[in-house]
Amino acid sequence: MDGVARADKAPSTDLASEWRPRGSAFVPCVPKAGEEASAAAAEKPQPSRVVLRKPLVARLTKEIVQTYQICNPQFKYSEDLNPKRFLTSPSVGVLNDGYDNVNSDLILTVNFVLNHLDKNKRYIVKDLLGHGTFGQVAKCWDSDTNSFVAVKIIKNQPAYYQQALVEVTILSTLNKKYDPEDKHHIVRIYDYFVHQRHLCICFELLDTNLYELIKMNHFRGLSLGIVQLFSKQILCGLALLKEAGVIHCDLKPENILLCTSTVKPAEIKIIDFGSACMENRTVYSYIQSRYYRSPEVLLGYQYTTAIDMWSFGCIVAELFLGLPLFPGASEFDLLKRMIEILGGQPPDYLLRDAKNSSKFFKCVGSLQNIESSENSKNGRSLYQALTVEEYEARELKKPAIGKEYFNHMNLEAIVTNYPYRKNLAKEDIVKESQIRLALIDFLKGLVELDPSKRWSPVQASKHPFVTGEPFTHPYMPPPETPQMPVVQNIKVDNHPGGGHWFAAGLSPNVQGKSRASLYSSPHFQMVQHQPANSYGSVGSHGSYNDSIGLGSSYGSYGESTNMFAYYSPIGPSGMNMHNQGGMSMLGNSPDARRRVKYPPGNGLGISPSAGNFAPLPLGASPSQFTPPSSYSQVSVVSPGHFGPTSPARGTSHGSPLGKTAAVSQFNRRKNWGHSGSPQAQETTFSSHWQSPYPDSTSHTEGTTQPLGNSPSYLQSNCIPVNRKQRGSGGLSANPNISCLIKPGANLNSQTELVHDNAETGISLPDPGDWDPNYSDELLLQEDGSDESCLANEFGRSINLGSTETWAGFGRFNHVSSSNAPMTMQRLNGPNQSYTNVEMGSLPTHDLQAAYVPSLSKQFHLMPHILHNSPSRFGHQSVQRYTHGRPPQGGDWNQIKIQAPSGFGSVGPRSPRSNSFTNSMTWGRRMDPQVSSMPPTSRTRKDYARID
Ligand SMILES: Nc1ncnc2c1ncn2[C@@H]1O[C@H](COP(=O)(O)OP(=O)(O)OP(=O)(O)O)[C@@H](O)[C@H]1O
Repeated sequence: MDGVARADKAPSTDLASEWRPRGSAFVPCVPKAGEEASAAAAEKPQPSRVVLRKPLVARLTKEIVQTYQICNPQFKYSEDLNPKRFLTSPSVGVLNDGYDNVNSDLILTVNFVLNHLDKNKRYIVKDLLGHGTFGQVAKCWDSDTNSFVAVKIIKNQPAYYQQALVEVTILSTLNKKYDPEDKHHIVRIYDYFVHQRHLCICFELLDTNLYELIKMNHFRGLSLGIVQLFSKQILCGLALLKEAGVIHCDLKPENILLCTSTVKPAEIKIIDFGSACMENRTVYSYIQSRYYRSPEVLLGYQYTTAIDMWSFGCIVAELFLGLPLFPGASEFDLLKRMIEILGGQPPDYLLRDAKNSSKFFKCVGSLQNIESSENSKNGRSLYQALTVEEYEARELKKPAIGKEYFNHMNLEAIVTNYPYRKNLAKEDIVKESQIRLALIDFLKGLVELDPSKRWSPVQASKHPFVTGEPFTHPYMPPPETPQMPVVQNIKVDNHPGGGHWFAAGLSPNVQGKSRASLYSSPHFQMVQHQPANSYGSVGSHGSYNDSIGLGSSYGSYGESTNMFAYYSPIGPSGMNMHNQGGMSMLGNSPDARRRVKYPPGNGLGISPSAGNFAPLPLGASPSQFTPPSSYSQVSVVSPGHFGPTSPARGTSHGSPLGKTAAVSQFNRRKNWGHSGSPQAQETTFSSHWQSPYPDSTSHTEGTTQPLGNSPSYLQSNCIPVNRKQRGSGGLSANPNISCLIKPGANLNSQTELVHDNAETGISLPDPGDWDPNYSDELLLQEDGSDESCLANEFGRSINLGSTETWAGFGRFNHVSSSNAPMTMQRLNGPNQSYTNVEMGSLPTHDLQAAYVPSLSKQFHLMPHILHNSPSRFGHQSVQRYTHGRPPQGGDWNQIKIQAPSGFGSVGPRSPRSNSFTNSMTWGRRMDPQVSSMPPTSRTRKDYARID
């Protein structure tokens, strides 16, 4: 040991003795002789010079300007010299002094600045988010709020401009008045202004839409947990719309967007209120995207918020199936699919009164029976759907029939047999099969062919599929207080000058917004008008006008101090009003069929819709649209699409411009080209109604004397449709989405959400095969040449008499709506107050807190979420797609689920038996849409509880 120790120690001693610092290395520098001159300088420590060179890539990219300046000290950076990156296509400026392309779209480039002059605000365009019928949606930087927003830049055409104002009006009212706390999954509107004759609407920035989400998931359905979560949120939005009396009219997966929040990845919002209208002022009959079009709209019957519930049902089914439930290639195909899949047909009362019934149905009862509805009382319909051959014989053209994507042709079988995801444990399959039964029952209440029996949002929101309660027996919705439309709907074909807007009961006076600059648009002109007790002249609409060829005229509408004029190339006012206060506004049509008397004294805000032209509290319950007093009389000349004298007879689709595509979005909404009906009759009745809401703003009673006519079985010709672009311009890289669709992704750190890996080699359906092809863009383009003819007629500054400031545009600056009927609002939502300045900032909710409870409550609905298993689908069921590939069903867990006895039978879904009365006329109903539940004749079984 000693030897070892010594041996260890010896070398170190040697080393220590060997190594010493060299004196020269650490010796202070002493100036030598002759260096004194620099001694003073040497006393100061010399800074060491370190040259840090940035990487070449940095010097050539983010520091390129400095690099240029090193090369050439004279170099000065100027943004103008940057090459432009165009976002709009085509990018050639041919209209509006070169600002607009041939489609009347503003030509956008990256860093293009949209100026809101009034507020001295700049929105810097950064990217294009999507585009649709109305224009482009750009992602913009709002430097005031340091946040991104989405700005919808409306095409520079009067009709688009004005219809977009409807969107502004409805949405701002929904936000401000009905959902100040942003709890109802409706997109927030922040601002709007005009830039280079384009109306720009600024929204909160959202993410990918649900169509894109399904597409990213390879058209496989989403997990039931997600379907349920989304359903709940959409219902929350729809409940708000119903409360406000607003019909969205274009609900589809593309118009439901994920929120950008990373905290709450599964929050969605409803967008695109550009087609929306008030329930009591339904204007267009050609609405909704085809796959999501309700039977009553398809058949040309009066419609209500129930049409959104139909669309919602289609969306829920599509979220689950990954493919549309009714991918009709034509309206005939659509109806055929509805009948097959749902195992029934629209009720006789609807078929009797709908104007397009004869296009799709033949009558198999005697005339007497039809009048007395005798057969239908016996449970057998008086109408039978046409076969393809019969349709062809009648319409002289073959109906387009699309592919069948499902092996089964009824709802129960489609849902029940939809492939389960691979590797699912048997007990999970059993669990999911039970949830599927709840889903089937849920869907049946939504895609109910009888609109009077279709569930309302509140009713649907209490369904076990949504609440997560165990599903034990078919759901019986609680009765709902009926809400009666107050005033008569006015039907309008197309109105390039704004008739649709007025007819929709909308005032341009968005509450509280200074609109002077907005109406500097050439699309408007105002003339001064003496205040009167009652006034209003709605004119110059082809639909109402019998005087084709009489030249142009101006229509007008008024407020208490101003009269707004718009130009119509058609002729004198076709719809006019008498003011019993002494001002005659009678038009010159020989075909006045309706006369509504306005009582003297309080006729403010008279509109053709027996509503008002006065600034309307849009989005309010119908009661708010009560005419100031009970009676109104309007002379409606040639009620548009029904009347034999409608100019629509000679032109395509009623366009007052005599063109098919006077304004494209209206063609989308309305495609009739039928001749007038000699059967249009005047029907007058009174209805007594009561708002179900207790608050003072919406609770009003009144008696209305509505207008109505009942066109019988008018033929309708669809505009040939062109392909419509779906979704946004590109896929988002938002991590939220991957969370939704990637295996293993978690929601709220505890639930795995969706799906399996894409299986390679599977033949997927070409989305083009089943795109809802109604549309628009091409039709509008046809009208490009006309766009300026109206615009030129309008003058500049219009004072709309706005008095308030736009204080309410913020998201949370109002007290919560006290009468919201929904109980499923998010929990723990913060009550924030935003000022105008804050409007642009993005929502910052306590998202986790809001979601966890709702999710945890429904865990039994999400077996695969709970069990953290990869997905419902190991493979896509190739057999559903007919692309020549053999079925690969062998990979799937196919189990047969036995429904509880009586569950799947096609029978009355609900004991509610209320239907419209026989005397009901088009656009009007006498009875409430939903009544309390009378006793059912059907014995209900007590189904065993499913755990
Ligand atoms: N707030 C938003 N945030 C992010 N993207 C948006 C937003 N609003 C719209 N978009 C994108 O722009 C697309 C078109 O928007 P929108 O549906 O409002 O336009 P539109 O012209 O009314 O379309 P449509 O032809 O369906 O009527 C949407 O599908 C969506 O992808």
